[in-house]
Amino acid sequence: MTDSLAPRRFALAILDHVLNRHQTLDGAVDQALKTWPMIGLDRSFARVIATKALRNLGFIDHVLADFLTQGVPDKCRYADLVLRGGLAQILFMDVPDHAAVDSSVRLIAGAKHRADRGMKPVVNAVLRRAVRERDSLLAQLDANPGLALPRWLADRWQKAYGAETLSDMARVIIADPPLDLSLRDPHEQEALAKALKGVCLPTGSVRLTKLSDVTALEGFDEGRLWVQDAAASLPARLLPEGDAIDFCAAPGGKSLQLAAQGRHVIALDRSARRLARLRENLIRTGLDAEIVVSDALNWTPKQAPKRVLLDAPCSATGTLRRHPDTGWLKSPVDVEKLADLQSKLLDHVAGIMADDGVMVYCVCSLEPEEGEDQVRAFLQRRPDFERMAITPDELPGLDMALNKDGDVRTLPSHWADQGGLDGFFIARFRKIA
Ligand SMILES: C[S@@+](CC[C@H](N)C(=O)[O-])C[C@H]1O[C@@H](n2cnc3c(N)ncnc32)[C@H](O)[C@@H]1O
Repeated sequence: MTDSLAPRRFALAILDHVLNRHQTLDGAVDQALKTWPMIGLDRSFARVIATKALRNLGFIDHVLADFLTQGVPDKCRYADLVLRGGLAQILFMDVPDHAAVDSSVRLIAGAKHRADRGMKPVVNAVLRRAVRERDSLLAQLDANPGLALPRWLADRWQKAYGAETLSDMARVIIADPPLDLSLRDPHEQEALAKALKGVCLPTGSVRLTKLSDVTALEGFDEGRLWVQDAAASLPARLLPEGDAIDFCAAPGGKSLQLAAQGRHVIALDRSARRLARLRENLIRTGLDAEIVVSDALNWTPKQAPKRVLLDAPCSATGTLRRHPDTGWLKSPVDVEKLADLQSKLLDHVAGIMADDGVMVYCVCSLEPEEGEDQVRAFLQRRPDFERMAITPDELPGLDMALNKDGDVRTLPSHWADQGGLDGFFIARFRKIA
């Protein structure tokens, strides 16, 4: 690293774009790059600070509220960012304490606005106190990891899953997630796991706990693997064999799986930009799929489909550990709007399917409105569909994810001792002839 302030300043710019300008973490990095070109280790370090801050923001703000009973004045937006970034380094990163404190003090001393500059003694005092009290603060978080989460999600999950499961889920969500790989040829699982020093998961993925640049992995250039959380790889495994339409396909992990199973696949999505990533992956893996850019709600295939995957747009709260910005950008209103879109998509797809056709519906959401409630309402609206219960033998090692109706509800706390899982809901239906 060159100048120790530069990556930290960049990290605060990322946080500013996410928290104050409502941009995604990736979008925020792109925006920050427009002001400060940043490459290599500096850029990775900045991204880690921003990611750790977002992943633990609920707890960081809890500490700030405790240390500063009057709070940070509204006009001191930069001081707020400096404090949050500094606490992330002190509490959640392996950064020397003096470097975290001194750099934060230097950043606030050089702030553009006078009010922020006036916060220099406060920043200094708060961060020094956090260094002194780190052990007791981390013990507090360990006893109640849900404190790190956005309040609205913690409240909802406590209601849906109970206080104990909320804590178990939060513990996984605030940890660094593993990297899961799906394989073009399932027979290669053991050999690739050995070569990559990973572990074989019972559902077919290879899991790496030591994070690395995926493009540098053995087998990547030859297209033998792609990144996909183990939970995200389940829906495509649950669709009976035959040609398939993937209705919300981009960026395409599930279409790749379906194509690798030897099916003819139509991969449809309304986003041409996101489908471009599927095109790249098809070229890299040597797999084939017919790509259609269209709004699913306005598209009808020439022949009524018999096999359909509907991985509907959703709040994505099940992927919070990989996308810690999600919980701070979305709200219950988004869940409501997305649940409405999901029911429209379900109805449209149900309306064009062939008799005896099978649909797998899934969402990477932990919200019952997008999963259990959605499916209950669908089956009430559409008596011409019946649930095709998913069975334990289809989900090796994941009996705990099967609910009494035969739907799948994965939680981040499943396989917690191996790094957890993204939260998914999956149901399967058959159109009754
Ligand atoms: C959960 S993501 C799909 C992930 C994908 N199945 C995979 O495995 O990589 C949802 C997708 O739905 C697409 N989408 C949202 N509304 C749509 C619509 N009305 N018609 C078609 N695609 C839509 C989004 O562009 C997004 O790519």
